[in-house]
Amino acid sequence: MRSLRRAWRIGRVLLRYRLDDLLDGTPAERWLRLARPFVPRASGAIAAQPRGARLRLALQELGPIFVKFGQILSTRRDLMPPDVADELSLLQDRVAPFDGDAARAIVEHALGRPVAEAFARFDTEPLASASIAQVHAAQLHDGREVVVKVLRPRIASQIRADIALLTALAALVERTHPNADKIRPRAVVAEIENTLAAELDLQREGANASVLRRFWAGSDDLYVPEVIWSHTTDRVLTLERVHGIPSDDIEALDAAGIDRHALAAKGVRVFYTQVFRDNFFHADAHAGNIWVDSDPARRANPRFIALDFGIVGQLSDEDQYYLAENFMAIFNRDYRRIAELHVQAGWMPPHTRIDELEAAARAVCEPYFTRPLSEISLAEVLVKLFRTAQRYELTLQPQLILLQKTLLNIEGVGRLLDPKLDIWAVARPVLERILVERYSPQRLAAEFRRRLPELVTHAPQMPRLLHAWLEQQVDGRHRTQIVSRELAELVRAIRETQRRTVGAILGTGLLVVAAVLYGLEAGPRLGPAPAWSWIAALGGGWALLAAWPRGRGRR
Ligand SMILES: Nc1ncnc2c1ncn2[C@@H]1O[C@H](COP(=O)(O)OP(=O)(O)OP(=O)(O)O)[C@@H](O)[C@H]1O
Repeated sequence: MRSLRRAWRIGRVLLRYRLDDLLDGTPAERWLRLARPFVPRASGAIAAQPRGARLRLALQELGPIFVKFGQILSTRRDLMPPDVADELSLLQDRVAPFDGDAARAIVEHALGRPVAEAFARFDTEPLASASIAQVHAAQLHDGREVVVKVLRPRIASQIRADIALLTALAALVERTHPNADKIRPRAVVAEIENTLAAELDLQREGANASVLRRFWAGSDDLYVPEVIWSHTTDRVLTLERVHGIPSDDIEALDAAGIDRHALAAKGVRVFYTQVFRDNFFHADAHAGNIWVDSDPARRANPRFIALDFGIVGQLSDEDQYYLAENFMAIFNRDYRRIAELHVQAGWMPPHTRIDELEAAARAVCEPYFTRPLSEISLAEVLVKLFRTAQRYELTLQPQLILLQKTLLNIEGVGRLLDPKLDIWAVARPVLERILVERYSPQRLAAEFRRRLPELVTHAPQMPRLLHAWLEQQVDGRHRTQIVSRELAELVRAIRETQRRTVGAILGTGLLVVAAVLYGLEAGPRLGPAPAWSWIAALGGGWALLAAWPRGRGRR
């Protein structure tokens, strides 16, 4: 009953914002037309807005989970038309805070001790409040300032209910929408469910922060706050409190005298290092989650601070390698290589025609190169390339989509900080250096050394394993010989059966022909048989004799 009410509410909101237009031309249109008289329509001002803006407003009205849904959709530029994706990316995840006392109760329950025992101070008024969690400032008993991220009450069950509805809606769209195979609505909802599930587990977010912090320990480029594990569970995350300026607050950055030019180039470097050195990248890198350290001592050599570690990306070894090579091929405008790499990486089916894909890649990329390199967005080229490849059945792994989205964000932040930022000039040497280091003999030797203990552990078992393997091979060949003998027998038996069947049919047929000829020629008087009748009868007799079982066939 509750989900019916919720479905009705969603339907009403969608109709009110005239989003039923999006379903015009599909079978759903008929049903929506029936429901229209019962729903007040949007004001003229809203109706005049473009479809993307109407969708954004409707999602905002539907609440936090739909806002999250819209934000995730905005990153799927491979699925969304650009106008809709641009609008959805404006969705703000700021929602009314929940009661601070409720937050205290959740913290007490999660940590298993009173708030006063766990913290010297806990601010009931939240610092920030988003759709899934809200953040409170606090102080530990040792004097350290921290922030405590607390999951919203009942958020998990709300998400479950809304996801169930979205799944039902996706199934409907999949059945009715003409472009369902391209949009793959159910796969999109499944991806959203995964992302939300990851964000619902704060212990996991804490673990992500810890790993990232380890990779960037002592760095002048990126700082990651420390996780206070003694005050962290799956519903409560306690982090060292940091102070900084959001990277899109240009006025504040200028007022603090920060060298934006140096900062912008650092952003691009940090991204490539995360992806290709560490294979562990912060994948929710919008300006609100990337701050700039406001410490005055760091003005000339500013560094970023990362926040919000709910979503991180990792590529498989193969994807990482092929992606790096793909970037290099884009830098070199080597379209043949781009096409080959897409197929070798397994992103495209092996039967793809390389020359066709090469021509398509050239058609997509060449127009970009008429502009100065400093104006070109590498992320955009990548999006266009993947889109083109999708026409040839590209199956993009979610991790690659995440990467593409992160690159878009990073370039966006970089260009905001320094509109003249030449992304290619910064990115190319960084990537080259990382690749040289990654595949250098020293690195390969180090990798071998790392695996040495594993090899040494297994070494004593090697002779026995080798012996067992050889034995299996010999036994296998022996068994193969037996099997081949049996197969030969079977083939002989089939041939024999065929011979007898053909003989029997032919023999009987010829005897019938002989009898008919004899009947026709000799007539009712039954005189001597005509020559043709004799020939047919003899042939029939021979065929029957040939079909007679002989030798082993008689058994
Ligand atoms: N370590 C920290 N130190 C200081 N402030 C913090 C810290 N962590 C988070 N905050 C504040 O809390 C806000 C929300 O934090 P966070 O982004 O982790 O939460 P969220 O629920 O995932 O929000 P969103 O979905 O908007 O990204 C941040 O924008 C920042 O203002």
